[in-house]
Amino acid sequence: MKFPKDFMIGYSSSPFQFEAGIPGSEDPNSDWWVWVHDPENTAAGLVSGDFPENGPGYWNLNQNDHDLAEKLGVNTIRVGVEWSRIFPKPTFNVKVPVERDENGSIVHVDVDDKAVERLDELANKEAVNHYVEMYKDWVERGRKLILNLYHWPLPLWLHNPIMVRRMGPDRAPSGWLNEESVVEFAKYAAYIAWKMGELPVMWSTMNEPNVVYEQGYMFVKGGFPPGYLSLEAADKARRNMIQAHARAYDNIKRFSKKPVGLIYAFQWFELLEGPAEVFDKFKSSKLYYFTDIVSKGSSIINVEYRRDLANRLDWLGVNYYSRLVYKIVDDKPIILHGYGFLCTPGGISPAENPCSDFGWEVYPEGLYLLLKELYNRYGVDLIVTENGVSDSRDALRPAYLVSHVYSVWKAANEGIPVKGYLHWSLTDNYEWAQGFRQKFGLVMVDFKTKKRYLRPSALVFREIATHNGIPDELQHLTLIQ
Ligand SMILES: OC[C@@H]1[C@@H](O)[C@H](O)[C@@H](O)c2[nH]c(CCc3ccccc3)c[n+]21
Repeated sequence: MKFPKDFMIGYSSSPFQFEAGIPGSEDPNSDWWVWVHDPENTAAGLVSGDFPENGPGYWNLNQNDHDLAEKLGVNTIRVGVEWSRIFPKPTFNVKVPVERDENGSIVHVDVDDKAVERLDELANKEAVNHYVEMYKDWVERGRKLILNLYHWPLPLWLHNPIMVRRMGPDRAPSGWLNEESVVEFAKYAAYIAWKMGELPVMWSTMNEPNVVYEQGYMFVKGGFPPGYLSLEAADKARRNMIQAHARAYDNIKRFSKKPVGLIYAFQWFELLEGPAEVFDKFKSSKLYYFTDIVSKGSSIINVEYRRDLANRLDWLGVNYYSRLVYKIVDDKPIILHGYGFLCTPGGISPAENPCSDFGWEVYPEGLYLLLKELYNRYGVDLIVTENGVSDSRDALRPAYLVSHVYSVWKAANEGIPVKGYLHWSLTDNYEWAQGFRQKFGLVMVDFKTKKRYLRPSALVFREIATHNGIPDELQHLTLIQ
């Protein structure tokens, strides 16, 4: 089983989870930083009490990890830039023309050469130069880099989650709840494209915007900032993030010719029993809402076409881990516990599939079905930008890896334009509110010594990467019959 010649194979990472670890690499100027250090959050069990400054230390050890990645046959990495490192101070004073439509939506933000020059005066040049150095190190090895601009943390001057929780969003910097974030994000995006445009082969504006507004304002037990339960707030954040993506897309295009996409958290939505048409409507409103709007300009909920939001999806990053299983009762979707993300840590699902340390069911078939459905719906190039398993004993990961790579191969082999598979992740890292307890690395990290140790599945990964597919002698590992 071979992938096409220039198939991208590698891993994804994010600034907040991987960079800090060696003294001097800390970035205390973000909402996530204050959130995980907040004693009340730790006392309430919302966050783990682990700190990112004890992380893998990619900021300083990036060349070692790039060496390791090369050894494992990696040809592509998806990485990020931390907004709060680039602009630790507010950028509000750099004024740019903003156009609104009759409903007050921001339909145009015009960040021109003069504006990026002024932003350059505000930027933290040490951070900018360090990012250029880190990523040049990878690119100069003749390998590919996909650059994502936003992977959850916001600068503190834009979002102070402790103040939001204490005083409410109207009396605190409220991040995505405030539409100024749309303009500031477009300025940040334009600046990075202008400054680092030669590094990536492709851009992504955001990683999983849906997780930011769902975990921040709806499933607040997950320990995401600001932990402020409000459906109205979730809706507002979603609306602003959709506009922020589109305005960033427009402004990246002014400074770079490379494709601009979005990396999104998908699950395979499976119907166990009930009317399919009810389920399809539910799926469209729940899973495809954001991507429908930024590709087709409308969705099942916002039926009126938005020209300023449509056709802003050159490629789609698919983050896939597991499924969600439903049945429809009296026209209402009921989610079934035990399956998918609602499995028990280290348990077995009702379908007899193993579940990870995080309690996520291993369900590789879902990745194939999802890739097929996404291509039929959007018709754009797809890259699996995240897929992995929390598995400290590396007991599930070899079969998990081969089975999901098999699903990607099966889709590609049927003509679906899946251009790459990026594993989550190369090394163990800081898992947000969970801290260091979830182990997603092909490579284990001793967080005291920062030493890296290959888990057996790193060698399985190397066989797949160097073979550019699944070698015959590994096919026995696929869980899919
Ligand atoms: O949980 C593993 C990874 C995170 O470390 C990444 O930062 C994030 O992009 C990411 N997304 C998902 C799937 C969606 C999800 C997010 C948070 C919690 C549960 C599920 C899994 N992961």
